[in-house]
Amino acid sequence: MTKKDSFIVNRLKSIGYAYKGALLLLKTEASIKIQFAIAIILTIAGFYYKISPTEWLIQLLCIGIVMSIEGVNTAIEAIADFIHPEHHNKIGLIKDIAAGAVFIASSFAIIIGFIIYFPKIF
Ligand SMILES: Nc1ncnc2c1ncn2[C@@H]1O[C@H](COP(=O)(O)OP(=O)(O)OP(=O)(O)O)[C@@H](O)[C@H]1O
Repeated sequence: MTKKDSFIVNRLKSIGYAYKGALLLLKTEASIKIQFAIAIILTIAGFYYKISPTEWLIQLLCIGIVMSIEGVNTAIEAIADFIHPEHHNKIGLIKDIAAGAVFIASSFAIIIGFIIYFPKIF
């Protein structure tokens, strides 16, 4: 096997691990399941209300950002629980900050959702 092949094989393996991680998130994390369900509803709404190509881009970006940050939040929670399973104020603070990041992304996504759909519905 050449060096180039081995690089490509390694990249493909990394994509495989990342795909496995994304599936694991969808199967095990309640928050991601809810966000995925909302993403499906918004996709149906997008077709139903015939949103513009720009609105599609912004909607997809919001879905991607919220679900990605939720995944990072889950990883941070898992690291925190692994390195310090007992109760600790610093662990609480770390988890609160990680959850805060999801809250910020979700809040802006909700505002964007209102801006896109409010004029179409009312
Ligand atoms: N080990 C700990 N020490 C101190 N506070 C903690 C600890 N574990 C959790 N907490 C507090 O409880 C909150 C919720 O923690 P938890 O790990 O249950 O997150 P969650 O958002 O409920 O998780 P999930 O994404 O699984 O629903 C944290 O934000 C933090 O304030």
